[in-house]
Amino acid sequence: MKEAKILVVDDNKRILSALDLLLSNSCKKLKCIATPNILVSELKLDNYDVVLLDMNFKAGINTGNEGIYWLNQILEYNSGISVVMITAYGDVELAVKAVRSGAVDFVLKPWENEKMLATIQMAWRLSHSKREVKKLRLKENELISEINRTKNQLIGSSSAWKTVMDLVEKVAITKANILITGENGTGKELVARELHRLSNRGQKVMVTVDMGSIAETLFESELFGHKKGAFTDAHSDRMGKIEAANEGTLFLDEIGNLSLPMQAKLLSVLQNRSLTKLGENTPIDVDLRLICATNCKLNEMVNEGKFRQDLLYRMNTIQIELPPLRDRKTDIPELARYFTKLYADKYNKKGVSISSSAINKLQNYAWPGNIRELQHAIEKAVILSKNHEIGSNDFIFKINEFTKVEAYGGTLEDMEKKLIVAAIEKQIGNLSAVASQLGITRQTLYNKIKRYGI
Ligand SMILES: Nc1ncnc2c1ncn2[C@@H]1O[C@H](COP(=O)(O)OP(=O)(O)OP(=O)(O)O)[C@@H](O)[C@H]1O
Repeated sequence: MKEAKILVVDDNKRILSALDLLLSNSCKKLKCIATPNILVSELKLDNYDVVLLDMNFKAGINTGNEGIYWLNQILEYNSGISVVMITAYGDVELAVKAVRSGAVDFVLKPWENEKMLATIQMAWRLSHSKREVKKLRLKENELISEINRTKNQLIGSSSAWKTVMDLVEKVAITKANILITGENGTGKELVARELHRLSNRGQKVMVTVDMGSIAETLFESELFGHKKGAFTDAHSDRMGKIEAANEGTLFLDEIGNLSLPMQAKLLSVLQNRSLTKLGENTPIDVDLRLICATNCKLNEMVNEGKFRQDLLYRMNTIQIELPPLRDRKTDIPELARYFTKLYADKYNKKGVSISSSAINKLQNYAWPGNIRELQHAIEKAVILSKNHEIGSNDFIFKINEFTKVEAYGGTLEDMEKKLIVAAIEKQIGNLSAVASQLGITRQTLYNKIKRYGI
């Protein structure tokens, strides 16, 4: 309470001096005024936390209505101020009316000093927490608009890409849950961000959870949150990602990695629109828009008993299939120029451009790692380039059966497996280098190694 700024408004001089005596040494600022007419102008001069307000000002009129009138004036000016009413009459009805109108408490005259101090202390704490909450809300809004400010650059004008973007625009504003499918690096996360940005939740947060990078043992607490003491390492309460996405969008990337028990829990959240934290019994309501992404064939996983069909139905009201880069080769020139400029700016190599022969070479490569692989290849070329123009020799591709798609007759999965094996051999088992070469994250690489039994 040493930090509190308190304003006392009472037309009884004896009351003012008694409160002055009681409070002046226990708070940061104390101001006593004898008329409420200057109340609001006084509030404008400082950030008061607590106002002690008499309920009756006019001699002879003690209906308390004048006190309630001034209470409303204070709250209209700043609803974060805690108002404690002082009344000489033990009129509970009147006090209740004041509390219903927004006062935090009331004190009857004559008061006990201990009780008065305890009431003011509580009122100060309340106003302090209201301010903190307001500050955090403003900060949250600021952070969200900062995240949303950078409109994602979704490059592409091929007909395959336009079909995707038309669908994105159509479904973004609906409440439908969406499943985005496509190979690694085709832009699933970027499309999810665009769906969120264009939705009516765009001003709220989109929380992303990469199911491929969370250890199985941490899934539950990561998604659902936990109460302190729920398990050995739960040293404090934790909000789960699902709750954090409340009123916004929850993006579950690599959803194919969700274990069956977790699938059951997620399904229950979607059906009941509520979740229960680990170590708690009471469910919390949540209002979510769910977007999931995967490069797995979920239908096959359903047939194999690895994925729940009822969850799949809930998730894929709308499915958006992203084309691999080799099916939208006409977008490569635009993407290549975009990434060249991006990295030329980033690495302070202004003016570096990419030649048409280089672009031609890029268009003849199969890009198993899709846009991410193209992006990394150009980043590397920009960093290493000695000239103002990146030429075709700045890109070295091993044209073999794995990369030259036209020459390969196997399934996509066979091709992916062989590519991974070839990359592991080339990088002599250095998995970070393998992930970087293939344009995927290390976690995705681990998942694939496990899946293909390499
Ligand atoms: N249309 C596009 N225009 C510009 N950049 C793109 C486009 N699509 C994807 N990218 C870039 O390619 C990279 C990979 O995209 P993203 O992470 O969205 O792919 P993903 O399909 O989610 O990959 P993964 O399956 O590995 O998680 C990102 O750096 C992204 O910015």
